[in-house]
Amino acid sequence: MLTALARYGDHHMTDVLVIGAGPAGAAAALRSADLGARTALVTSAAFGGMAANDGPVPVRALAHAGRLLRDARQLDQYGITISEPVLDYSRLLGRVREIVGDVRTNSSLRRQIDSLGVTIHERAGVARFVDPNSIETRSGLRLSADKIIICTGGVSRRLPIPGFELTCTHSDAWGLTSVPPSMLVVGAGATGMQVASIFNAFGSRVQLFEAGPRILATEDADISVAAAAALRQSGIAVHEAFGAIEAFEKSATGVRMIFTKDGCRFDAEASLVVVATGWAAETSELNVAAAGIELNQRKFVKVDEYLRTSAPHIFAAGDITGHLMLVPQAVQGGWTAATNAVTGPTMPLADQVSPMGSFTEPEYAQAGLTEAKARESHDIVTSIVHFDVTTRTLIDGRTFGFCKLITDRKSCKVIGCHVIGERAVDIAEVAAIAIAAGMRVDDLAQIPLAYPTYGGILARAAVMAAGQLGLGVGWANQLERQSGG
Ligand SMILES: Cc1cc2nc3c(=O)[nH]c(=O)nc-3n(C[C@H](O)[C@H](O)[C@H](O)COP(=O)(O)OP(=O)(O)OC[C@H]3O[C@@H](n4cnc5c(N)ncnc54)[C@H](O)[C@@H]3O)c2cc1C
Ligand SMILES: NC(=O)c1ccc[n+]([C@@H]2O[C@H](COP(=O)([O-])OP(=O)(O)OC[C@H]3O[C@@H](n4cnc5c(N)ncnc54)[C@H](O)[C@@H]3O)[C@@H](O)[C@H]2O)c1
Repeated sequence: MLTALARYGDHHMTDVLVIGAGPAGAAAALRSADLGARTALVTSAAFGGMAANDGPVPVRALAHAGRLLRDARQLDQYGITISEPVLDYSRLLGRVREIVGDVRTNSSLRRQIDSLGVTIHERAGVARFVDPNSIETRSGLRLSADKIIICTGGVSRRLPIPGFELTCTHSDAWGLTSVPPSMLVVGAGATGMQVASIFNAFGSRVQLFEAGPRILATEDADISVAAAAALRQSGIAVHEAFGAIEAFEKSATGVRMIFTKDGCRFDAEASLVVVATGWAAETSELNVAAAGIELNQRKFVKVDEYLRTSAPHIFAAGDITGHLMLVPQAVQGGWTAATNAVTGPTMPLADQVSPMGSFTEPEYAQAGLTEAKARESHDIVTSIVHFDVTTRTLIDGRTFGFCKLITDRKSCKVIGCHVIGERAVDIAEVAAIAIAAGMRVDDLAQIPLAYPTYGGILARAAVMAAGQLGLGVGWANQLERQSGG
């Protein structure tokens, strides 16, 4: 460290510099300071990153509004009469800002980071490497460190298509003054599905265009099929394998998308086009070449199992690495990278069950292997419980959906769970705990989960699987007869 201090003279020199204050960067700074390293955190925008300011927190606040509209329409079914709900989009955005502020104010991560004495340079402008140990931000701040951890996240992927500048991303939702009458959503992964579902609930006429053969391609195939059917049922026009986009152009009422399929030309038009065709690493501004950092084939920062880049003193974590792009994984990555940066590369990134899902309409979620993946390496049984026969869903009037449990025939362990419908994420998370614990399906079946609950649906799927495997589940057999859940 002394050598480095001498080398960098008067400008800010520290042990560890973390670039980017999203979940990965915040976790990295906290861990680094906790291990006793003098730590600085620099970020171009506000603390919390995309996660707190532009991604999960505000988008889920919009989704919650969509859910409230849906629930309001159900009131009549339960004998409650109100007039048709009307959305005031500007007021909703005010509420979203309030929520983002509340989440930020209550961030325990920020409090801990502050209490450990991390120097935070917030809204410092975009940082770029000027040499392997130094960065300079657009605001002119220059910082140097012995070790650097890159946590700069990603950006919505841009398509090299004429007229692309006429399109929007999910981030443009914050600048709208009203709900657009119509919308084309291009790309049906988690982001596209959220945008389509939310704005459909708000009253836009939505068309969803997916280049691949099915929407939600990383979900179990049965979930994709059920989700597409549900979206269509709710009024969204879903176009899978729609062809290739040729151009976007201005139209009288908004934007026209021109696309081709099988040699024929088609077009679709809406007041707004939202493109959600993937999340890419933003490395062009960082000038990674100046630090000797290589990118992988997908153009994300290349890291080894210790999250070390090709420059041994520089680590990376979160979306910038192209690993599973979710908040818990970003936090885990930041923590691991900082541990290795401070104590030496000894801790490989843990491979864990990663439950994931989305608060869309319908909600969907997964934990563990999809059926197709499981079949590649296991002899499996699948058990499916449909929501139109389970007690809690009947009570709540939410009878669309199913829970599919995948069990390894040899070990009788639960290895996958896929759910679509009300509280899908909550159900899959219980399954994730069972998978992480290496639990046998007959043991899962016999846990007396509360009745009538959504978690109980999982127990019922476990009873069914145990039956298929010829395993006794004692008292729990009654669950099958009692519409468990
Ligand atoms: C619409 C949407 C919804 C999502 N919903 C969920 C969800 O419900 N659950 C979930 O788990 N995940 C969700 N995700 C994914 C999740 O938000 C990301 O995986 C997570 O934010 C990644 O964290 P990160 O720290 O790597 O990057 P980010 O959160 O993107 O933070 C990166 C930070 O680096 C800063 N930065 C960038 N470049 C520079 C630079 N050159 N110099 C200085 N600072 C820089 C940025 O300003 C930002 O503060 C969602 C993503 C999207 C797009
Ligand atoms: N859990 C959540 O709620 C949530 C929400 C949003 C994003 N995320 C995470 O962020 C990451 C990025 O998600 P995403 O949805 O932005 O990207 P994605 O890569 O998951 O999905 C992009 C979709 O666009 C399609 N596509 C690609 N090129 C296309 C083209 N030219 N025309 C039409 N379709 C095209 C792809 O086939 C794919 O289905 C994911 O890892 C996801 O887990 C999570």
